[in-house]
Amino acid sequence: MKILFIGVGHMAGSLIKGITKSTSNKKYEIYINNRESTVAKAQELNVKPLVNLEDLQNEGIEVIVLGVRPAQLKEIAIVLDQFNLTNVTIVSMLSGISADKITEAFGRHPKLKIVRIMPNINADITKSVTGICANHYGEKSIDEVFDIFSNCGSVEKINEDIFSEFTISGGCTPAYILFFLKAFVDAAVKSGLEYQTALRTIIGSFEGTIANLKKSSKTPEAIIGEICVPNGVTIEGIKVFENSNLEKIVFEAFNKALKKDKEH
Ligand SMILES: NC(=O)C1=CN([C@@H]2O[C@H](COP(=O)(O)OP(=O)(O)OC[C@H]3O[C@@H](n4cnc5c(N)ncnc54)[C@H](O)[C@@H]3O)[C@@H](O)[C@H]2O)C=CC1
Ligand SMILES: O=C(O)[C@@H]1CCC=N1
Repeated sequence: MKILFIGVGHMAGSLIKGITKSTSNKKYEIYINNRESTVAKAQELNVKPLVNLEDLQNEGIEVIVLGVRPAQLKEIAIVLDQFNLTNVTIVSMLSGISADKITEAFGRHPKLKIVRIMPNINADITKSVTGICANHYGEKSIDEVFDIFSNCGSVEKINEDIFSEFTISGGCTPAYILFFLKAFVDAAVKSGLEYQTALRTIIGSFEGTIANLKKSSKTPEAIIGEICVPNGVTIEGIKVFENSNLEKIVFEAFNKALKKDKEH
């Protein structure tokens, strides 16, 4: 299957690395087109450059993955709309852009097959959690697109009406988790720990805790209770989180991002 990625920045680059890492059977032939440095990026990722989009038909591209930012959808759609896309599936990773809006941008293709995905930046190490949904015409293609992105981690079929909620939970949380992790590293360094020691220790703590939670049947609250020894030290920090209403802050952050996604 021939797949063309248009717009190869952080996210598409991560997905391509995940796919090429996992599919040793060469099931997919991957092409890329980027606004700049298409050939150099293709070499770096070990895929094929498609410098002129006019060649997409001659090359027999079956799936086009849009990896540009949402603001660039219109300029890409105008270019692609010139070609016959009847047998092509358009896959969009653009946050906040509904399948209907994508169809609208491609004015000449009212029956465009559209599959939306929402991956995260961990795709290159095959640890993305990717949401997927399709419009009516894209329903027949959803399973093949599901298979492509299964090479980057787990994939979940999600109704489009809750795609924004999935976006914040799966797409944005890596940044929020790292923000939290960094705050701990900064606190440890300010208290006197050497930076590399602090980073290694806190990453190790995150890794171990997540692995423990995944294999255990206990809830996060139950494990917190086991760590907080009565009259011990951990509870003092928990009290600060509770008194500062950390849960409310997280809720607000989630909903602010959600609102922005729904506003597109
Ligand atoms: N960064 C992330 O963690 C995630 C991003 N996404 C989505 O992925 C998309 C891309 O995000 P990033 O990779 O972070 O952005 P980015 O800015 O790193 O990459 C965008 C790429 O598109 C290229 N580009 C722009 N206009 C173009 C055009 N007309 N033709 C060809 N290439 C063009 C740019 O040169 C750049 O390499 C966004 O729509 C975003 O919503 C989705 C999930 C997670
Ligand atoms: O910040 C963004 O808009 C993208 C979507 C999900 C993660 N990054």
